[in-house]
Amino acid sequence: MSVAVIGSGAFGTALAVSLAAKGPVTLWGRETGWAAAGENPRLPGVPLPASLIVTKELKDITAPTVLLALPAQSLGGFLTDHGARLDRRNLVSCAKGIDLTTLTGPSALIASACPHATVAVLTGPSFAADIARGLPTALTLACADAAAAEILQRQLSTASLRLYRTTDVTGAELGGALKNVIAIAAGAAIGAGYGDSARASIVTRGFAEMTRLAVTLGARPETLGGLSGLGDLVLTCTSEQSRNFRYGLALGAGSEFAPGTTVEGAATARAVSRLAEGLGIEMPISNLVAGLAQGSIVMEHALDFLLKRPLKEE
Ligand SMILES: NC(=O)C1=CN([C@@H]2O[C@H](COP(=O)(O)OP(=O)(O)OC[C@H]3O[C@@H](n4cnc5c(N)ncnc54)[C@H](O)[C@@H]3O)[C@@H](O)[C@H]2O)C=CC1
Ligand SMILES: O=C(CO)COP(=O)(O)O
Repeated sequence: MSVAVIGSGAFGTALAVSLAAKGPVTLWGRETGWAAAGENPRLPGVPLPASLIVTKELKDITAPTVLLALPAQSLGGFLTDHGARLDRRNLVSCAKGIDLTTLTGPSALIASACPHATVAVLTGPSFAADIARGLPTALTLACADAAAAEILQRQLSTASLRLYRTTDVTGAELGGALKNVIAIAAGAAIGAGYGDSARASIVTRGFAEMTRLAVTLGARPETLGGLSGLGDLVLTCTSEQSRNFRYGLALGAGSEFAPGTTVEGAATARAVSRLAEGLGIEMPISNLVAGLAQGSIVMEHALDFLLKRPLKEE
């Protein structure tokens, strides 16, 4: 069974390169001029294999399994325009965020635009550059249909990419979205010079609030403790390869951050704040990140925002 990837950014290209080792892969992007050079500038140093076809024509996307690797805030618009063309296939969401318009994850956007598709989520700790270079990586493949999950697990695993499967789509998807928000907070703590102990508190209390929201929305708590939650949280809060962490570093240090960089946690923090307010759930770190990202809270007041909260049981 052949595979296609929609979205020729760093992650879509990395997945396409990795899967092309097993057979032909078609990669769709809205700009493909770079392909003639044999390398995507978003993934420098990674040659495109011969079994990878790059196209900007959606009619070329005929594979029964399609990975959607667009940023979460772009996915809804893309599906409104093109969802009908993708229906009745296996559609695997690779985006890590919560849509600000609908306050839902990418899998719900896909299910709504493509009602006859089998919807799955591919998530977990993985930098695009690592996957593309064939470094060993373990991810979670989530699909509510257990039989389809097994088929997709086999289809999308490679010699270096080991997929675990689960039927908990909500838990897997929310873990990947929420960890980006906490990674911004962890980066801000380091950028402001608060130190590694402060970062460890943010990771731990951040994991608690991730779990609180996800379980309220129907996730299984053990999913949050797996690759898609804790695994990705640890990676993203400790590595400067992470754009969310680097954005946090810049916020904390009061320095410039490259405009146009995909930082999913900024919009997702705002979505989380709105969701949590509606559900009556406390999400202090996510609220702080939403405030910092919007400029309604300044870094000088960020510590007070967390430390002056009433003392409570852990
Ligand atoms: N880069 C990484 O290491 C990883 C990224 N992800 C997730 O993958 C998703 C995509 O991230 P990246 O590929 O890294 O971002 P990127 O910034 O490298 O690329 C985004 C791509 O999406 C395209 N795009 C944006 N809006 C579009 C639209 N409306 N229609 C068509 N194309 C559009 C851009 O042209 C660009 O090619 C994000 O949700 C991210 O969290 C997940 C795991 C690892
Ligand atoms: O999701 C990722 C790693 O698993 C990539 O993180 P960033 O989007 O912060 O770069």
